[in-house]
Amino acid sequence: MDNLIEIAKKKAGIAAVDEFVKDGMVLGIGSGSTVVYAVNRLIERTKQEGLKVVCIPTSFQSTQLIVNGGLTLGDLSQFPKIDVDIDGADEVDENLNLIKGGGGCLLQEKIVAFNSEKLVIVADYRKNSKILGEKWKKGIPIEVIPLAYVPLMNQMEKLGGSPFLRLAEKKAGPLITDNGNFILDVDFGEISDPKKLNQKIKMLSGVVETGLFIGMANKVYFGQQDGTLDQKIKKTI
Ligand SMILES: O=C(CO)[C@H](O)[C@H](O)COP(=O)(O)O
Repeated sequence: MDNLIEIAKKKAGIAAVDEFVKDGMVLGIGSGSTVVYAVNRLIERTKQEGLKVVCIPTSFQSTQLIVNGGLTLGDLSQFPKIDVDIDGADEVDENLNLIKGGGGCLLQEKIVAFNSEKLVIVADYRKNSKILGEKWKKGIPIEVIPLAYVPLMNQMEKLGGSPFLRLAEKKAGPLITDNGNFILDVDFGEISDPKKLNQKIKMLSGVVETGLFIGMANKVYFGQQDGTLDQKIKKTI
C-alpha cells in the first residue's frame, strides 16, 4: 500500500518535470514528500542532459533539497519572475482550487506560486476531490501571528470553523513555521465557495496567509495506484 503511494508520487513528480521544465528556466520548488521526486528528476536531468535551471525554494526543506542536490539556488529578489513552480497539495477540487500547508510551508509556497507564470501540482490519487474538505479532514492550514492566535480562533468559530492550534511533534507547544508564526488548522467541513471563504479569512487581522490556493494551479498530475497518471487542467475561458 505505502509502496503504491510512493510509486504514484514518483510518477507525478517525473511527469511534471519532463513536461514543463526547459533549459534556462527559473523554477519554484515546492515542499512536501511528492516534490522530492520532482527534484530528483531535475537532478537526474542536470546530470544526463546538462540542464541548467535556477531553483527558488518555498521552505527550509526545499532549500535543503536544492542545495544537497547540487542545483542552483536563487531567491525572489534576484529572480522575481518564475517560469514554472512545481509543488504538492493536500487536496485538489474540480476547479483546481487547492488546500495546501499540511507540511506547514504555505506562506512561502503561496508567494512563490503567485509570482510564477505556471503552477504545476504533483500529487497522488488520494488528493483528487470534487469539493475541498471532502477528503482532507485536518482543516484548512492558516498561518497566523502568534500574539493573535486566541482572538483568531474565536473569529474562525464565528466563520463556522473548528480551529486547532497545530502542535510541534518533538517539542512541547506550538509548531513554529519557517517564518516564526503559528498555524491554525480550521475545519470548515466541505467548502462550497472556497474563494469567498478565503476572502473572509484574509480580512482578519493577524492572519498572514491561508492554505486555500484559489485559481492558481494550471495543471495537476495525480499518480495512480496502478502506475498510470491522471491529470486536471485549468480551463481557459
Ligand atoms: O503544502 C504542502 C506543505 O506545506 C505540501 O505540498 C502538501 O502538504 C503535500 O505534501 P505531500 O506531497 O507530502 O503529500
